[in-house]
Amino acid sequence: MATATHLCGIKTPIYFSKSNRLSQSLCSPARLSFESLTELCGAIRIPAQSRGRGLKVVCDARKNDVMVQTESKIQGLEGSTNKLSCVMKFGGSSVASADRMKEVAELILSFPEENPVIVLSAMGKTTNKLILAGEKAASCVSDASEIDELSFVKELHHRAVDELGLDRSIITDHLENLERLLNGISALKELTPRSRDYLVSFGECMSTRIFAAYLNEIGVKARQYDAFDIGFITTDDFNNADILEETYSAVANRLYGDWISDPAIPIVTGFLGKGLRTCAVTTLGRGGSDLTATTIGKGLGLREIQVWKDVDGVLTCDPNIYTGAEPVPYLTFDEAAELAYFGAQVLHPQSMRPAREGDIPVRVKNSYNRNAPGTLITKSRDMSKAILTSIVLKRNVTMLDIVSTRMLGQFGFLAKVFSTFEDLGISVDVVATSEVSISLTLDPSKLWSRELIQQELDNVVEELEKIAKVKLLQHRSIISLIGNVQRSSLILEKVFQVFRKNGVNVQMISQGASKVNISLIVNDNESEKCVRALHEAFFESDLADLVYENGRLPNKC
Ligand SMILES: Nc1ncnc2c1ncn2[C@@H]1O[C@H](COP(=O)(O)OP(=O)(O)O)[C@@H](O)[C@H]1O
Ligand SMILES: N[C@@H](CC(=O)OP(=O)(O)O)C(=O)O
Repeated sequence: MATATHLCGIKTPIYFSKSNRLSQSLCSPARLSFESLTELCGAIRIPAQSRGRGLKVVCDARKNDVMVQTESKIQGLEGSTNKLSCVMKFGGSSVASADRMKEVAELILSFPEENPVIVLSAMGKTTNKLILAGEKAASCVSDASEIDELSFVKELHHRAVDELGLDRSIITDHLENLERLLNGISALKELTPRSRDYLVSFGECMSTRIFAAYLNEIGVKARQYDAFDIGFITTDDFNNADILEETYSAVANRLYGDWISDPAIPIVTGFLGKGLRTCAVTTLGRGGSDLTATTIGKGLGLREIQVWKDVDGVLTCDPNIYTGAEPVPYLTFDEAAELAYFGAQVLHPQSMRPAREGDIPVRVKNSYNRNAPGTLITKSRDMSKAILTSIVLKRNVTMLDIVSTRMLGQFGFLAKVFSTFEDLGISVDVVATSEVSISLTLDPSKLWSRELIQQELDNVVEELEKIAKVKLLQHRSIISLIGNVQRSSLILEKVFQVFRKNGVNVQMISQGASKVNISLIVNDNESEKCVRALHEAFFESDLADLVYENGRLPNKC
């Protein structure tokens, strides 16, 4: 036993089969012959009935422990019927470097009982760098090789490949095509939404190739997939495409088909799809890999969807605004969706939809602190004692006060206002109405470019001024209180106490029909102060005892 533990070093499975020879190293999962096993690890007691069959040995140096499983337990990887069990999505922060990729590989292998589908985002800040590179190419740069962001992306990926001991050829074609694309953009001096999607897709295409190659290198069979090649069919809304229904069965057929004929851990690009009509690469909106993960979870009917981030789960507020933010142990799909929609960067706004439809639990975990329990998101939870779950801030929001100048009646007036937004393709976030007036906030999050927002605003005002007086109020923030709206009196009583104490006036208030959200509009320059004060009042005072009555999540993954 000591021999095997010593040889393996970390908790990681080693696969044995009758015929394979001893592989290069025992520091990682390896396939060994039965003879080699007995020779090397003489101290391991191998069950007599296992002799001559495939064996899997899991060694845990920290526990000085070895576990032997026979072939029937490892059918999934040894060519038979074990089902894919869960999806594990790792965001850019989790795979930002070679070291991080090694840790993620170790993390995946520390769940030897799982047969996961892995979804990866681009390494670190690659997506931002690629967008900047595209914008530079479309402006003044004449030769892509002069673009710093391209050099950064090349350097980052080459370093990762070198440090993981892989061959640079696995990403050579992609880096060459990327440079060619940037030169094309530079020649045209135009970066369209379609070319931007193709441009950023290089990030996920490279991170997944590197990670799959690394797993194969350490003896864990993995297979890389580009989502746009395996059935992720989307609308043709470049930069913010929606997944279409046919995706679920197409992806399930492809991943299960391959798994059954030749089992290997699937490593899938997050964020990407293929437009139904154009057949061009599309993206699912910033942070869209979460949606890739939940789509796979629903399509394959998996047991659980895990999204691994750099925080201990969904927190009581954005930790960049208040460092005292605490993990939220349980959420419902509705709460999580509302929280994401109203600006919590931690989850993609559409990502809860497939999970809710498939009723598949989503666990938000920290890849830097894997023992933290994280947040478990399910269809329902005990709300009887819940008050407030999380505070979300959406900054730089535009608010419109629209007062009817014609006697259209409330129905006609509202219909006209909303048809204007529909015609212009603009989403509305928060709404409050009276007989002849309406106040609402516009949702800028779908747009990647600031100029477009101004142009669209001008169009909105021009259209609405045909039927109403319009006041455009910019630099506002929406503070969304996600919680139990059944207890809104208690929540609002506290909110107004806090606001009065801080001299802040609420400019609009709306209680969402979802029953989990109250939204308040304040000036941008007062909003962070409000979030901190509200956090203190709800989570760090006597009320906190009530807020936390639901208890903590047990430390279990
Ligand atoms: N309520 C919140 N809970 C947790 N994280 C939040 C919240 N609001 C904002 N964040 C930010 O979201 C980040 C995680 O989301 P994201 O960067 O998309 O993760 P990843 O790239 O790993 O998928 C955190 O680092 C944190 O700064
Ligand atoms: N790389 C894409 C998609 C994504 O989901 O990233 P992350 O998981 O790092 O938020 C983005 O930056 O938007």
